[in-house]
Amino acid sequence: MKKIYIAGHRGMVGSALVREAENRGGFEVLAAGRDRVDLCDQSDTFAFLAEEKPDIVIIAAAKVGGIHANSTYPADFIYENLAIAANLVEGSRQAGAGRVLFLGSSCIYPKMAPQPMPEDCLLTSPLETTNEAYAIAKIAGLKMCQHYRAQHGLMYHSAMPTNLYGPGDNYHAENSHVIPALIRRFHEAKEAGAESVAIWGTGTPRREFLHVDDLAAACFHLLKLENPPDWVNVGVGDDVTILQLATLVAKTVGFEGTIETDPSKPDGTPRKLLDISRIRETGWTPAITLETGLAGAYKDFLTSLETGAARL
Ligand SMILES: NC(=O)C1=CN([C@@H]2O[C@H](COP(=O)(O)OP(=O)(O)OC[C@H]3O[C@@H](n4cnc5c(N)ncnc54)[C@H](OP(=O)(O)O)[C@@H]3O)[C@@H](O)[C@H]2O)C=CC1
Ligand SMILES: C[C@H]1O[C@H](OP(=O)(O)OP(=O)(O)OC[C@H]2O[C@@H](n3cnc4c(=O)[nH]c(N)nc43)[C@H](O)[C@@H]2O)[C@@H](O)[C@@H](O)C1=O
Repeated sequence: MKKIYIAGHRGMVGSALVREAENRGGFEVLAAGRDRVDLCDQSDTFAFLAEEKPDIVIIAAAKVGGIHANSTYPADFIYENLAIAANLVEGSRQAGAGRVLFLGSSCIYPKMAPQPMPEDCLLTSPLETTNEAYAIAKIAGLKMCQHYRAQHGLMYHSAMPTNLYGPGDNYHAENSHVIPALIRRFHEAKEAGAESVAIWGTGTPRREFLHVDDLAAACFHLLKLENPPDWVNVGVGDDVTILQLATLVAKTVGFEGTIETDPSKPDGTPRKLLDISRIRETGWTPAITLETGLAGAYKDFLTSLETGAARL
Protein backbone atom coordinates (compact mmCIF):
# COMPACT_ATOMS: atom_id res chain seq x y z
CA MET A 1 0.00 0.00 0.00
CA LYS A 2 1.40 3.43 -1.00
CA LYS A 3 1.70 6.10 1.67
CA ILE A 4 0.34 9.36 0.25
CA TYR A 5 0.84 12.71 2.00
CA ILE A 6 -1.90 15.21 1.11
CA ALA A 7 -0.50 18.59 2.11
CA GLY A 8 -3.33 21.03 2.88
CA HIS A 9 -5.85 18.28 3.71
CA ARG A 10 -8.13 20.66 5.64
CA GLY A 11 -8.60 22.93 2.62
CA MET A 12 -11.23 22.64 -0.11
CA VAL A 13 -8.95 20.76 -2.51
CA GLY A 14 -7.08 18.76 0.13
CA SER A 15 -10.30 17.46 1.70
CA ALA A 16 -11.61 16.44 -1.76
CA LEU A 17 -8.31 14.61 -2.36
CA VAL A 18 -8.66 12.74 0.95
CA ARG A 19 -12.23 11.70 -0.01
CA GLU A 20 -11.01 10.54 -3.44
CA ALA A 21 -8.08 8.55 -1.98
CA GLU A 22 -10.40 6.85 0.49
CA ASN A 23 -12.99 6.06 -2.21
CA ARG A 24 -10.36 4.58 -4.51
CA GLY A 25 -8.67 2.60 -1.75
CA GLY A 26 -5.13 1.25 -1.83
CA PHE A 27 -3.57 4.28 -0.10
CA GLU A 28 -2.38 4.99 3.41
CA VAL A 29 -3.35 8.66 3.70
CA LEU A 30 -1.02 10.88 5.70
CA ALA A 31 -2.64 14.16 6.74
CA ALA A 32 -1.06 16.69 9.09
CA GLY A 33 -2.36 20.14 10.03
CA ARG A 34 -0.37 23.26 10.84
CA ASP A 35 -0.23 22.11 14.47
CA ARG A 36 2.02 19.24 13.28
CA VAL A 37 4.01 20.99 10.53
CA ASP A 38 4.30 24.59 9.34
CA LEU A 39 5.08 24.16 5.66
CA CYS A 40 6.64 27.64 5.45
CA ASP A 41 9.28 26.45 7.95
CA GLN A 42 12.05 24.61 6.13
CA SER A 43 13.52 22.58 9.00
CA ASP A 44 10.06 21.70 10.32
CA THR A 45 8.98 20.47 6.86
CA PHE A 46 12.21 18.54 6.14
CA ALA A 47 12.05 16.83 9.58
CA PHE A 48 8.37 15.92 9.12
CA LEU A 49 8.96 14.35 5.69
CA ALA A 50 12.13 12.53 6.83
CA GLU A 51 10.17 10.99 9.71
CA GLU A 52 7.05 10.06 7.71
CA LYS A 53 8.73 9.01 4.44
CA PRO A 54 5.67 9.19 2.14
CA ASP A 55 5.86 7.46 -1.26
CA ILE A 56 3.68 10.12 -2.92
CA VAL A 57 3.14 13.80 -2.04
CA ILE A 58 0.32 15.99 -3.36
CA ILE A 59 0.96 19.69 -2.75
CA ALA A 60 -2.51 21.18 -2.13
CA ALA A 61 -1.32 23.48 0.66
CA ALA A 62 -1.03 27.12 -0.31
CA LYS A 63 -2.02 30.64 0.59
CA VAL A 64 -5.16 30.96 -1.52
CA GLY A 65 -7.69 33.72 -2.15
CA GLY A 66 -9.67 35.65 -4.71
CA ILE A 67 -8.87 38.82 -6.61
CA HIS A 68 -9.08 41.14 -3.56
CA ALA A 69 -6.86 38.97 -1.31
CA ASN A 70 -4.30 38.49 -4.09
CA SER A 71 -3.99 42.21 -4.79
CA THR A 72 -4.05 43.28 -1.12
CA TYR A 73 -1.50 40.80 0.29
CA PRO A 74 0.97 40.16 -2.59
CA ALA A 75 3.95 39.82 -0.24
CA ASP A 76 2.22 37.07 1.76
CA PHE A 77 1.14 35.32 -1.44
CA ILE A 78 4.62 35.26 -2.99
CA TYR A 79 6.53 34.42 0.20
CA GLU A 80 4.26 31.70 1.60
CA ASN A 81 3.67 30.00 -1.74
CA LEU A 82 7.36 30.04 -2.70
CA ALA A 83 8.31 28.66 0.72
CA ILE A 84 5.67 25.89 0.65
CA ALA A 85 6.68 24.79 -2.86
CA ALA A 86 10.44 24.88 -2.17
CA ASN A 87 10.19 23.14 1.21
CA LEU A 88 7.87 20.38 0.00
CA VAL A 89 9.65 19.63 -3.29
CA GLU A 90 13.17 19.55 -1.82
CA GLY A 91 11.94 17.88 1.41
CA SER A 92 10.24 15.17 -0.67
CA ARG A 93 13.46 14.53 -2.59
CA GLN A 94 15.49 14.28 0.64
CA ALA A 95 12.92 11.92 2.19
CA GLY A 96 12.92 9.64 -0.87
CA ALA A 97 9.40 10.33 -2.16
CA GLY A 98 9.33 9.00 -5.71
CA ARG A 99 6.30 10.96 -6.87
CA VAL A 100 5.12 14.54 -6.28
CA LEU A 101 2.08 16.25 -7.79
CA PHE A 102 2.21 20.03 -7.42
CA LEU A 103 -0.96 22.09 -7.81
CA GLY A 104 -0.66 25.44 -9.54
CA SER A 105 -3.36 27.57 -11.12
CA SER A 106 -4.52 28.87 -14.51
CA CYS A 107 -3.27 32.35 -13.48
CA ILE A 108 0.29 31.22 -14.38
CA TYR A 109 -0.47 32.03 -18.02
CA PRO A 110 -0.10 35.51 -19.55
CA LYS A 111 -2.92 38.03 -19.17
CA MET A 112 -3.30 38.25 -22.94
CA ALA A 113 -2.69 34.57 -23.70
CA PRO A 114 -4.44 33.01 -26.70
CA GLN A 115 -7.82 31.52 -25.74
CA PRO A 116 -8.17 28.69 -24.91
CA MET A 117 -4.72 28.71 -23.26
CA PRO A 118 -2.41 25.82 -24.17
CA GLU A 119 0.31 24.69 -21.75
CA ASP A 120 3.05 26.06 -24.01
CA CYS A 121 1.92 29.69 -23.72
CA LEU A 122 3.62 29.77 -20.29
CA LEU A 123 6.13 32.66 -19.97
CA THR A 124 5.40 34.12 -23.40
CA SER A 125 4.18 37.59 -22.25
CA PRO A 126 3.35 39.56 -19.03
CA LEU A 127 1.08 38.26 -16.26
CA GLU A 128 -2.17 39.76 -14.94
CA THR A 129 -1.16 42.31 -12.26
CA THR A 130 -3.83 41.44 -9.63
CA ASN A 131 -2.32 37.98 -9.04
CA GLU A 132 1.25 38.30 -10.34
CA ALA A 133 2.81 37.47 -6.94
CA TYR A 134 0.82 34.24 -6.58
CA ALA A 135 1.43 33.29 -10.23
CA ILE A 136 5.21 33.75 -9.93
CA ALA A 137 5.27 31.40 -6.90
CA LYS A 138 3.16 28.84 -8.76
CA ILE A 139 5.42 29.05 -11.83
CA ALA A 140 8.43 28.49 -9.54
CA GLY A 141 6.79 25.37 -8.07
CA LEU A 142 6.01 23.98 -11.51
CA LYS A 143 9.56 24.70 -12.71
CA MET A 144 11.04 23.05 -9.59
CA CYS A 145 9.14 19.84 -10.40
CA GLN A 146 10.24 20.02 -14.06
CA HIS A 147 13.91 20.53 -13.15
CA TYR A 148 13.92 17.91 -10.35
CA ARG A 149 12.47 15.42 -12.83
CA ALA A 150 15.16 16.30 -15.39
CA GLN A 151 18.14 16.37 -13.02
CA HIS A 152 17.21 13.74 -10.42
CA GLY A 153 15.05 11.42 -12.54
CA LEU A 154 12.18 11.78 -10.05
CA MET A 155 8.54 11.69 -11.22
CA TYR A 156 7.67 15.20 -10.01
CA HIS A 157 4.95 16.89 -12.09
CA SER A 158 2.17 19.47 -11.88
CA ALA A 159 -1.50 20.12 -12.56
CA MET A 160 -2.83 23.61 -13.37
CA PRO A 161 -6.50 23.81 -12.38
CA THR A 162 -8.85 26.52 -13.50
CA ASN A 163 -11.02 28.37 -10.90
CA LEU A 164 -12.43 25.80 -8.47
CA TYR A 165 -15.48 25.57 -6.22
CA GLY A 166 -17.28 23.01 -4.08
CA PRO A 167 -17.68 21.74 -0.52
CA GLY A 168 -15.33 23.23 2.08
CA ASP A 169 -14.83 26.49 0.15
CA ASN A 170 -13.84 29.74 1.83
CA TYR A 171 -16.92 32.00 2.16
CA HIS A 172 -15.09 35.07 3.54
CA ALA A 173 -16.87 38.24 2.34
CA GLU A 174 -13.75 39.89 0.83
CA ASN A 175 -10.97 37.30 0.56
CA SER A 176 -12.88 34.47 -1.14
CA HIS A 177 -13.25 33.57 -4.82
CA VAL A 178 -16.29 34.66 -6.80
CA ILE A 179 -18.51 31.55 -6.41
CA PRO A 180 -18.40 31.26 -2.60
CA ALA A 181 -18.62 35.08 -2.32
CA LEU A 182 -21.78 35.17 -4.44
CA ILE A 183 -23.37 32.15 -2.74
CA ARG A 184 -23.02 33.93 0.58
CA ARG A 185 -24.09 37.36 -0.73
CA PHE A 186 -27.20 36.11 -2.53
CA HIS A 187 -28.14 33.90 0.44
CA GLU A 188 -27.84 36.82 2.89
CA ALA A 189 -29.80 39.09 0.49
CA LYS A 190 -32.59 36.49 0.22
CA GLU A 191 -32.73 36.13 4.03
CA ALA A 192 -32.83 39.93 4.48
CA GLY A 193 -35.45 40.42 1.71
CA ALA A 194 -33.08 42.77 -0.17
CA GLU A 195 -34.18 44.02 -3.60
CA SER A 196 -30.75 44.02 -5.28
CA VAL A 197 -27.27 42.56 -5.00
CA ALA A 198 -24.07 44.11 -6.39
CA ILE A 199 -21.35 42.00 -7.96
CA TRP A 200 -17.77 43.24 -8.30
CA GLY A 201 -16.50 44.67 -11.57
CA THR A 202 -18.34 45.01 -14.87
CA GLY A 203 -19.70 41.45 -15.02
CA THR A 204 -18.03 40.99 -18.43
CA PRO A 205 -14.89 38.94 -17.55
CA ARG A 206 -15.18 35.29 -18.50
CA ARG A 207 -14.20 32.47 -16.15
CA GLU A 208 -14.14 28.68 -16.31
CA PHE A 209 -15.24 26.77 -13.19
CA LEU A 210 -14.32 23.20 -12.23
CA HIS A 211 -15.89 21.30 -9.36
CA VAL A 212 -13.29 20.27 -6.78
CA ASP A 213 -14.40 16.60 -6.93
CA ASP A 214 -13.59 16.59 -10.66
CA LEU A 215 -10.17 18.03 -9.85
CA ALA A 216 -9.55 15.33 -7.23
CA ALA A 217 -10.41 12.62 -9.77
CA ALA A 218 -8.06 14.27 -12.29
CA CYS A 219 -5.20 14.31 -9.76
CA PHE A 220 -5.47 10.58 -9.05
CA HIS A 221 -5.79 9.94 -12.79
CA LEU A 222 -2.52 11.85 -13.37
CA LEU A 223 -0.79 9.95 -10.56
CA LYS A 224 -1.50 6.70 -12.40
CA LEU A 225 0.13 7.85 -15.66
CA GLU A 226 3.59 6.39 -16.27
CA ASN A 227 4.82 9.39 -18.20
CA PRO A 228 2.64 12.41 -17.31
CA PRO A 229 3.27 15.84 -18.88
CA ASP A 230 5.50 18.14 -16.76
CA TRP A 231 2.40 20.27 -16.24
CA VAL A 232 -1.11 19.86 -17.56
CA ASN A 233 -4.23 22.03 -17.59
CA VAL A 234 -7.31 20.80 -15.71
CA GLY A 235 -10.58 22.51 -16.58
CA VAL A 236 -13.95 21.97 -18.20
CA GLY A 237 -13.25 23.54 -21.61
CA ASP A 238 -16.06 26.08 -21.38
CA ASP A 239 -16.56 29.44 -19.66
CA VAL A 240 -19.26 31.96 -18.67
CA THR A 241 -19.33 35.70 -18.01
CA ILE A 242 -19.40 36.77 -14.37
CA LEU A 243 -22.90 38.19 -14.93
CA GLN A 244 -24.09 34.83 -16.32
CA LEU A 245 -22.51 33.13 -13.29
CA ALA A 246 -24.23 35.58 -10.90
CA THR A 247 -27.59 34.91 -12.57
CA LEU A 248 -27.05 31.17 -12.12
CA VAL A 249 -26.02 31.54 -8.46
CA ALA A 250 -29.06 33.76 -7.77
CA LYS A 251 -31.32 31.09 -9.30
CA THR A 252 -29.62 28.33 -7.30
CA VAL A 253 -30.02 30.25 -4.05
CA GLY A 254 -33.57 31.43 -4.85
CA PHE A 255 -32.82 35.17 -4.83
CA GLU A 256 -35.41 36.93 -7.00
CA GLY A 257 -34.21 40.56 -6.88
CA THR A 258 -32.03 42.44 -9.37
CA ILE A 259 -28.30 42.09 -9.97
CA GLU A 260 -26.16 45.23 -10.25
CA THR A 261 -22.52 45.61 -11.25
CA ASP A 262 -19.89 47.65 -9.37
CA PRO A 263 -17.26 48.84 -11.88
CA SER A 264 -15.26 50.48 -9.05
CA LYS A 265 -14.07 46.94 -8.16
CA PRO A 266 -11.42 45.17 -10.30
CA ASP A 267 -12.31 42.81 -13.15
CA GLY A 268 -8.93 41.10 -13.25
CA THR A 269 -7.94 39.18 -16.32
CA PRO A 270 -10.57 39.46 -19.12
CA ARG A 271 -10.62 35.75 -19.90
CA LYS A 272 -8.72 32.61 -18.86
CA LEU A 273 -10.15 29.55 -20.53
CA LEU A 274 -7.83 26.54 -20.42
CA ASP A 275 -7.09 24.36 -23.43
CA ILE A 276 -7.75 20.92 -21.93
CA SER A 277 -6.95 18.81 -24.98
CA ARG A 278 -3.77 17.43 -23.41
CA ILE A 279 -5.45 15.94 -20.32
CA ARG A 280 -8.40 14.75 -22.43
CA GLU A 281 -5.92 12.82 -24.60
CA THR A 282 -4.77 10.94 -21.48
CA GLY A 283 -8.36 9.76 -20.90
CA TRP A 284 -9.72 12.17 -18.26
CA THR A 285 -12.86 14.24 -18.68
CA PRO A 286 -14.87 16.37 -16.20
CA ALA A 287 -18.22 14.97 -15.03
CA ILE A 288 -19.99 17.67 -12.98
CA THR A 289 -21.92 20.48 -14.71
CA LEU A 290 -21.89 23.99 -13.27
CA GLU A 291 -25.64 23.83 -12.49
CA THR A 292 -25.30 20.54 -10.57
CA GLY A 293 -22.09 21.64 -8.86
CA LEU A 294 -23.59 24.95 -7.72
CA ALA A 295 -26.64 23.22 -6.25
CA GLY A 296 -24.32 20.96 -4.22
CA ALA A 297 -22.11 23.88 -3.19
CA TYR A 298 -25.12 25.85 -1.89
CA LYS A 299 -26.29 22.79 0.06
CA ASP A 300 -22.80 22.50 1.56
CA PHE A 301 -22.86 26.20 2.48
CA LEU A 302 -26.20 25.79 4.32
CA THR A 303 -24.97 22.68 6.14
CA SER A 304 -21.73 24.35 7.15
CA LEU A 305 -23.69 27.34 8.52
CA GLU A 306 -25.83 24.99 10.60
CA THR A 307 -22.90 23.00 11.97
CA GLY A 308 -20.73 26.07 12.52
CA ALA A 309 -18.04 24.68 10.18
CA ALA A 310 -18.40 27.43 7.54
CA ARG A 311 -15.21 29.37 6.72
CA LEU A 312 -16.75 32.85 6.91
N1 LIG B 1 -9.59 27.52 -4.95
C1 LIG B 1 -9.34 27.71 -6.26
O1 LIG B 1 -10.17 28.29 -6.99
C2 LIG B 1 -8.06 27.21 -6.85
C3 LIG B 1 -7.08 26.57 -6.10
N2 LIG B 1 -5.94 26.12 -6.70
C4 LIG B 1 -4.86 25.47 -5.94
O2 LIG B 1 -5.35 24.38 -5.19
C5 LIG B 1 -4.62 24.26 -3.97
C6 LIG B 1 -5.58 24.22 -2.80
O3 LIG B 1 -6.43 25.35 -2.79
P1 LIG B 1 -7.72 25.42 -1.85
O4 LIG B 1 -8.03 24.09 -1.32
O5 LIG B 1 -8.74 26.18 -2.59
O6 LIG B 1 -7.21 26.36 -0.67
P2 LIG B 1 -7.63 26.32 0.87
O7 LIG B 1 -7.34 27.67 1.42
O8 LIG B 1 -9.02 25.80 1.00
O9 LIG B 1 -6.64 25.26 1.50
C7 LIG B 1 -5.27 25.49 1.62
C8 LIG B 1 -4.73 24.59 2.71
O10 LIG B 1 -3.31 24.82 2.83
C9 LIG B 1 -2.99 24.84 4.20
N3 LIG B 1 -1.79 25.65 4.46
C10 LIG B 1 -1.55 26.90 3.99
N4 LIG B 1 -0.38 27.35 4.48
C11 LIG B 1 0.12 26.36 5.27
C12 LIG B 1 1.29 26.22 6.05
N5 LIG B 1 2.21 27.20 6.12
N6 LIG B 1 1.48 25.07 6.73
C13 LIG B 1 0.56 24.08 6.69
N7 LIG B 1 -0.57 24.14 5.96
C14 LIG B 1 -0.79 25.27 5.26
C15 LIG B 1 -4.20 25.45 4.87
O11 LIG B 1 -4.17 25.12 6.23
P3 LIG B 1 -5.17 25.78 7.32
O12 LIG B 1 -6.43 24.99 7.15
O13 LIG B 1 -4.48 25.57 8.59
O14 LIG B 1 -5.30 27.22 6.91
C16 LIG B 1 -5.33 24.84 4.08
O15 LIG B 1 -5.71 23.61 4.64
C17 LIG B 1 -3.65 25.44 -3.93
O16 LIG B 1 -2.40 25.03 -4.37
C18 LIG B 1 -4.25 26.41 -4.90
O17 LIG B 1 -3.24 27.19 -5.48
C19 LIG B 1 -5.75 26.27 -8.05
C20 LIG B 1 -6.67 26.87 -8.84
C21 LIG B 1 -7.90 27.41 -8.30
C1 LIG C 1 -8.44 30.97 -8.98
C2 LIG C 1 -7.90 32.33 -9.26
O1 LIG C 1 -8.54 33.32 -8.47
C3 LIG C 1 -8.08 34.67 -8.60
O2 LIG C 1 -8.40 35.18 -9.85
P1 LIG C 1 -9.83 35.53 -10.38
O3 LIG C 1 -10.21 34.57 -11.43
O4 LIG C 1 -9.85 36.95 -10.77
O5 LIG C 1 -10.74 35.20 -9.13
P2 LIG C 1 -12.03 35.67 -8.36
O6 LIG C 1 -12.81 34.46 -8.14
O7 LIG C 1 -11.68 36.46 -7.15
O8 LIG C 1 -12.79 36.69 -9.35
C4 LIG C 1 -13.31 36.29 -10.59
C5 LIG C 1 -14.10 37.42 -11.20
O9 LIG C 1 -15.31 37.58 -10.46
C6 LIG C 1 -15.54 38.94 -10.16
N1 LIG C 1 -16.38 39.05 -8.96
C7 LIG C 1 -17.65 39.55 -8.93
N2 LIG C 1 -18.13 39.59 -7.68
C8 LIG C 1 -17.13 39.06 -6.90
C9 LIG C 1 -17.03 38.84 -5.51
O10 LIG C 1 -17.93 39.14 -4.73
N3 LIG C 1 -15.87 38.27 -5.05
C10 LIG C 1 -14.84 37.94 -5.90
N4 LIG C 1 -13.72 37.35 -5.38
N5 LIG C 1 -14.91 38.17 -7.23
C11 LIG C 1 -16.03 38.72 -7.71
C12 LIG C 1 -14.14 39.50 -10.02
O11 LIG C 1 -14.13 40.90 -10.12
C13 LIG C 1 -13.43 38.79 -11.18
O12 LIG C 1 -13.71 39.47 -12.38
C14 LIG C 1 -6.58 34.78 -8.59
O13 LIG C 1 -6.28 35.94 -7.86
C15 LIG C 1 -5.91 33.54 -8.27
O14 LIG C 1 -6.07 33.22 -6.91
C16 LIG C 1 -6.43 32.38 -9.04
O15 LIG C 1 -5.69 31.56 -9.49
